[in-house]
Amino acid sequence: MAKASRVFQPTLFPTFSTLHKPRTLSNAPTIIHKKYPTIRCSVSTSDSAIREATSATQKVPWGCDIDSLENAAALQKWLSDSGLPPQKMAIEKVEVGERGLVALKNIRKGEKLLFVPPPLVITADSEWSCPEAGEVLKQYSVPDWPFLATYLISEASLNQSSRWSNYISALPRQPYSLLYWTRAELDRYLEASQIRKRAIERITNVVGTYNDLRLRIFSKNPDLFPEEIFNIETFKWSFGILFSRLVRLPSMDGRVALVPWADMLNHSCEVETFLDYDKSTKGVVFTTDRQYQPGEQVFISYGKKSNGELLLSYGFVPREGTNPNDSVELSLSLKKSDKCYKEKVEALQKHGLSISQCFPLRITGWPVELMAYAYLAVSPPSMSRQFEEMASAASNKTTAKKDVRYPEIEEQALQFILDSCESSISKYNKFSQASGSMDLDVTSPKQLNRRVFLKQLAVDLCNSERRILFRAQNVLRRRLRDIKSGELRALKIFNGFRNLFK
Ligand SMILES: C[S@@+](CC[C@H](N)C(=O)[O-])C[C@H]1O[C@@H](n2cnc3c(N)ncnc32)[C@H](O)[C@@H]1O
Repeated sequence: MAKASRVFQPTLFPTFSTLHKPRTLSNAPTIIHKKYPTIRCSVSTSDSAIREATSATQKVPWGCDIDSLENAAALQKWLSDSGLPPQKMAIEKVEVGERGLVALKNIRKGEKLLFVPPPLVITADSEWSCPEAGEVLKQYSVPDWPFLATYLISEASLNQSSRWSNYISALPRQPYSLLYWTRAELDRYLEASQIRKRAIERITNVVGTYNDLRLRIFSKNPDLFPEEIFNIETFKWSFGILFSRLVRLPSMDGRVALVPWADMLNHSCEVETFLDYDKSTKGVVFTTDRQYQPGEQVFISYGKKSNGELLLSYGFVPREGTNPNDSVELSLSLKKSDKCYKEKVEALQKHGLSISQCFPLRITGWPVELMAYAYLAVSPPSMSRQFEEMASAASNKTTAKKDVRYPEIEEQALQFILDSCESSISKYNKFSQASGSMDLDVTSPKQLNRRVFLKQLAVDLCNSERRILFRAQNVLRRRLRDIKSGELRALKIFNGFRNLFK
């Protein structure tokens, strides 16, 4: 399977505000008013939506507990009755990921598994149980992500009348995702990590998308999209499901899809196999990159993601040191006191960068863009003619000359990165110390479980991100020592020559 066939890799969905207007309103389909069954769910207004999205933890009235096997068994039966061929795996309780697919027989390395046929795959082309609702969304050219989020809610609310009811019943009622962390929890537990900012942006994006849909479409078609059903709580759920289960299928023209059964596979950082559509067998498959014995859990890869990104979309953090793709975002900023502050800001802005910029540090090193940004940040006024070149190299433009070097300011640039690293490490250290005494204000056992769980995730993320920063700190200190000792040696040689000539 091609490496590009990375799955479970939700890129941020396009903001709905850039959507086209309805093609022509006169083309509007005749709406046959079809009432949804009444369900109890919170009703949100736009003003309070963002507050609700980051404070309420209400559950939707469909789906199941995250570890329910009963619903999973019903799903398995429905899938095989609906055309899923006999499987070499079954859904079971597992140690990693609550429920997962476990080998029933010996599975060879290089074997194709799953074969989920297209009629059992949910895409933007799937039929709606309420076709009028789908027609309205198509008229407004709603992009795939909000389209599928709305589809999922629409089908879920129809209970048994939806052909996906067995699938939806086996989905978690509250997926593990940072979408379900309150603002206070994000601030408290992820204070040191840049993932906190990414989570806030994502929540804001989900709320913005929901508000756009509500203003432009739902409020104009209240019979098709009643607010008791299509509200911020249900959207938080459906986006949580999409973030943790949607796959991109390269061999299906890169379409995004929910693939029942395949989405019971958990992620392992040690595995490099991805889901894709197999044209020869006409099904969604993956090819194993190792053998499995009966009883062993079978894994796939959700993509080359850092621990922070896995927490953001899937709500888990792999064990420390097990993720070769782990990275931490290091934030670098121009100093306001810089004599050339204005010129540098202009150069950065010209290349789409800002005064404060994040770069990924890996255990194996950092990108050349980070070094270019550091050169710019420390360069003196006498180098103003190079600002442009530095800013261009710091940008992610592929055309830019990347590996720029300015030996005369290398030491200052490395020191600048080291200072940023150390300031970041001290934030993690502060969190690490504070986390020991956190949660003493818990008032109920349920709250205790949640808090202990979130705190554990945060501590795991903190440890893995700090580990990368420590490694960078060591490398930077060594390089600086080498530069200094090189300078000292050069000075000694120079003095030696001077004494000789004296
Ligand atoms: C695509 S679903 C996999 C099936 C899921 N375990 C279930 O029972 O519905 C993705 C979710 O599985 C869990 N998961 C997957 N891989 C995991 C791992 N390596 N460690 C912990 N949880 C994992 C997370 O809750 C994630 O959001």
